[in-house]
Formats: sequence, C-alpha cells, structure tokens
Amino acid sequence: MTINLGICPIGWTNDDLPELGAENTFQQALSEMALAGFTGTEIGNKYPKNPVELHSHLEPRGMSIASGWFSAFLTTKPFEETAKAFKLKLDFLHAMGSKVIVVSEQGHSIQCLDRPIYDEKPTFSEEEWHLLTTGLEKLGNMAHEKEMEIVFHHHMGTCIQTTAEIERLMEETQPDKVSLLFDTGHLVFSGEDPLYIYNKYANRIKHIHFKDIREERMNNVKSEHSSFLQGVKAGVFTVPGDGMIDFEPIWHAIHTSDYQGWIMVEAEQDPTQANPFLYAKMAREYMNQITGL
Ligand SMILES: O=C1C[C@@H](O)[C@H](O)[C@@H](O)C1=O
Ligand SMILES: [Co+2]
Repeated sequence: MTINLGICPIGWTNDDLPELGAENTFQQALSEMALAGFTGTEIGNKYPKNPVELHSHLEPRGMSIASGWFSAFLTTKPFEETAKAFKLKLDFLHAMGSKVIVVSEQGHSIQCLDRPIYDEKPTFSEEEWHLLTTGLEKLGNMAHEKEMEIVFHHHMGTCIQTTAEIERLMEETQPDKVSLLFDTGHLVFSGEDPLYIYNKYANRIKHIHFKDIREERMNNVKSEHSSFLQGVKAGVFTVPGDGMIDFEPIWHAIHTSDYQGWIMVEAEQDPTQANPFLYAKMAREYMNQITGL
C-alpha cells in the first residue's frame, strides 16, 4: 500500500452533532466524495450497518472504508465492556477490509459536553494511566488477531491531547501493540507543534487526519470559553489549505518518512454554511497541489 487519499463523512453528517447535516443522506455523501476524487472514507452513523449492503454502495463509486472511530472507556468502565464493544467494531471494519481502527479514550472526556474546552481539560490519575496503557495493549492484541492495528486518536477535551500526554502514552505502550493517529487540527487547536509530533513518532503513525484551523475562530473559543462542539459549529475546523496550518512541511515529513496508509481529509463544519461537496473539491485540489497525488 502506498498513500491513499480519503475523506471522512463528518463534513456531510456529524456524528458528534447529529443536527449538523441531518438533511444529508449517506448516498449523497459517498457520491460527492467520489466525484471530488477521493477513494476512501471512514464510517459514519448513517452508513448501512451490514457489510454486504455497505459494500454495495461503495463498490460502484470506487470507494472503500479506510477506518472507523471507536470510543473506549478503559479508565472508567470494566475492561470487558470496552472489549465487547471493540470486538463488534473491529469485526465490522475487518469485514470492510480496513487495516486500522481508530481508538479514542472517552473516560473523563468533555469533547461532547457543554463545558469550556480549554478551561476544563481533564487529566488522568496514575491508576487511570495504568488502566489506559494496559487496556490499549490488550485491544492491540485483539486487533492483531484480525491482522489490524489500533491507531490512538489524541483529541481536544480528552486526557490524551497535549504533546506531553501523547509522549507519555507512546512511552508507556509497546510500539507493536499501540500505533498513533496523527490529526493536524487537534494538535494545532491544542497549541502543539504537529511537525514535532510527526517527526518524533513517524514510525508509529499509521493513520492520518488532515484538518485545518480558522485561527480567529479558534481564538474566539479560547476567549469566549466555548465548548468543543460550539467551536465546531462556529467553524473552527475547515479543509486543508483553507486555514492557518502550513501543510507543505507536514507533507514533506510524511513523504520522506515513507508513510504507507491513508491520509483522510476530516473537516467538520456546518454543511449549511460550508457546502461539503465544494469543500471536498477544494481539499482534493489542494492535496493534489502539495502532494502530486
Ligand atoms: O476523528 C475525529 C472523529 C470525530 O468524531 C471527532 O470529534 C473529530 O474532531 C475527529 O477528529
Ligand atoms: Co480526527
């Protein structure tokens, strides 16, 4: 596998905020993704839950499933509960031909709560760190049984958000069991340096989300003490090339590291304000300009 370009359905229908894009069908989203020039997507909650049915919509459009999100609660619920839900998602993604499963630890997360995202960032106790790292390694073993990898998603409003938290997670988990997802938008929103993270963990990064940030709107989230989802609705995120992030050095680092896998455009914003098809086309043109792909 070389590098493939995909796009997440979150610009059409937002699973964190179902009122955004409630009017859009998954068929429209898949058709517009393909028409914009992408060949992969991630799971959205409007997609058919049956792999054969989902495949019947993907195949004629030349699309495949790169991955899908899984919310773990390793720090706040018994491991068996997370493991059971994880197995269902893993089996589904395996049936769809995905090689990686996105894992986010949602214990203590405020990402979907009405709480100020910068002011109330949660952190783990020592015991919770242990539950997280040991639990993730077990999920990594389960994924290996399907010849898949878990890719951990650092995320605003969770206990794995900052550079120090990502570094600790990487240090305290075995590289062959826990891989990393690199999300440009979440790193910049948090005030981190994406190039530093990419260069330090290039050998562990097995999935990539490219999202850009509108700087002024991000600053408003800070000054107005907004929640993550208020920020999304206000348009903090946009497609690569439309915001403050310089993707050229990031692409250079990815290219020279010999990365193999998907780069997914992921830009949640209000589809009534930012037409998802037009933004997908803009993103695809920009990606072609900087990557030649
Ligand atoms: O990968 C992601 C999935 C979404 O549900 C999430 O909130 C978004 O910001 C993201 O990066
Ligand atoms: Co992401």
